[in-house]
Amino acid sequence: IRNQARGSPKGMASLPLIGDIVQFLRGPREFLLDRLARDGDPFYVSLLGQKITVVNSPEAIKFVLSTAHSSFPGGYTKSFKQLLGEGRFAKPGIHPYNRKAVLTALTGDGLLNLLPFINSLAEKTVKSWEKQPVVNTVEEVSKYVFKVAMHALWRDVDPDSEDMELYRNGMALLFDATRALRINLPGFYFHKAMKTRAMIVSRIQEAVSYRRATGVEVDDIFNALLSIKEVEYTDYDICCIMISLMFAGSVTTASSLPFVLKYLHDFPDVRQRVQEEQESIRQKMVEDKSLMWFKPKSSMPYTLQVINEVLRLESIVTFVPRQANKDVDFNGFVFRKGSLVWASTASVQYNPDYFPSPREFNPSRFEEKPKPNTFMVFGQGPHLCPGSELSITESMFLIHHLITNYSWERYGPDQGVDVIPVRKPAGGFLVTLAKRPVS
Ligand code: HEM
Repeated sequence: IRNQARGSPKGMASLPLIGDIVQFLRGPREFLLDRLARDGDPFYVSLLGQKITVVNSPEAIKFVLSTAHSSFPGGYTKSFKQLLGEGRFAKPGIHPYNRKAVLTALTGDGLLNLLPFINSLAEKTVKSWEKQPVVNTVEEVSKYVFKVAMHALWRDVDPDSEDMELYRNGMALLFDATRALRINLPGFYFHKAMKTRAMIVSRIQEAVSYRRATGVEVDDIFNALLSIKEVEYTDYDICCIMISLMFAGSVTTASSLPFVLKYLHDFPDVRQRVQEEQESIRQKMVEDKSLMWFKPKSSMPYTLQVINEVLRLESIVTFVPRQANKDVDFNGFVFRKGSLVWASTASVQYNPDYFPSPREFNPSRFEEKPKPNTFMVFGQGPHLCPGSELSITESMFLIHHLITNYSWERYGPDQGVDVIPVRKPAGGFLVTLAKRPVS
């Protein structure tokens, strides 16, 4: 009570060094939701000796990520930064330029330019599944999503090359190693990841040198970064930024899209409606290959509701980490300088005041627009995900080609969900495909 009176959040640091890590690793989302129910908002958690303030309301999250964002930079772990770009994408001063390069490529006309590639890759991808007796959707979707991201980022890498797989597996290893002991010595997993990182950096470095020396123009984000005149990027800056983009563009949708396929499998009535919607534009997709008519937010309204509901329910990015760079007052509550703050977006997406019966899968809830700042699966404020439209678009095109041509059945028992390092259907969500008669 004394803590509450002083405006401090509740929440006991359990064991001094280990803290809440064991419960956290069993499932970050459920852990945070349980603590919210137990301790109220905001609350503290203690992880490996670090005390973290977790905020859970739309107002507090908006304050941390948007209104007072300059007082809350960073917040990602040392391992995360060291492995995945050293925070150079979001570095103050250069962040707006980096962000503009990405937004130009991934929204508006930039996104339209990517559509023919995405469409044909989606078609080719699902066709290749037909030959497989059992499809590991998690693995296959990961390949698809990575190829799409690389087409936008670093177009020289041939989608069917060994290099593409090398980078994709490399990214998975780097992400996995963010939770390993940060010991860069032979024999440790972190060391293995750092060696992989060094290999990827040297490959990007070679490409930087080549592009700088030849002045070759490629219509990709890599080129857009090299063309920024206002900032003098070192080659190493570019390598770091490219790594963070290769990571951001792949891991997230590679997790959300297999879930969409799983929910469509588990809810036949929803699948039926998506199928009808996709059948209704089948002709248009075939006849108007320019795809200039496509708009991620309106061309497939029910499919969008399904994707949004999966993103809400799975809340792949459970929280967004930040760190206060000074004492910051929010309605009488003080975030102390240096303190770690997690904006728990999943708490809002599971709040029954904003999403009634939050644990139910109900895409139709998105017939109406969610209240402002309640649907934050892509974050909020100046770091709001610039890849959200690409993610939705690539999901839609894969769903289109799959659902208009095939039905799919789970192979073997439901294996539940993996929660670490990111939520995804466990066991790969294996399916068998059957060709559907053209209607
Ligand atoms: C389901 C898919 C995705 C989800 C849930 C997601 C989620 C997020 C979230 C929550 C953030 C905010 C992070 C923060 O504020 O610290 C973010 C940032 C970012 N995302 Fe995504 N993302 C997805 C897909 C993508 C894709 C496909 C790309 C690019 C190809 C991408 C690129 C980025 C980048 C570059 C940032 C950093 C933005 C900045 O700092 O200005 N994301 N994403």
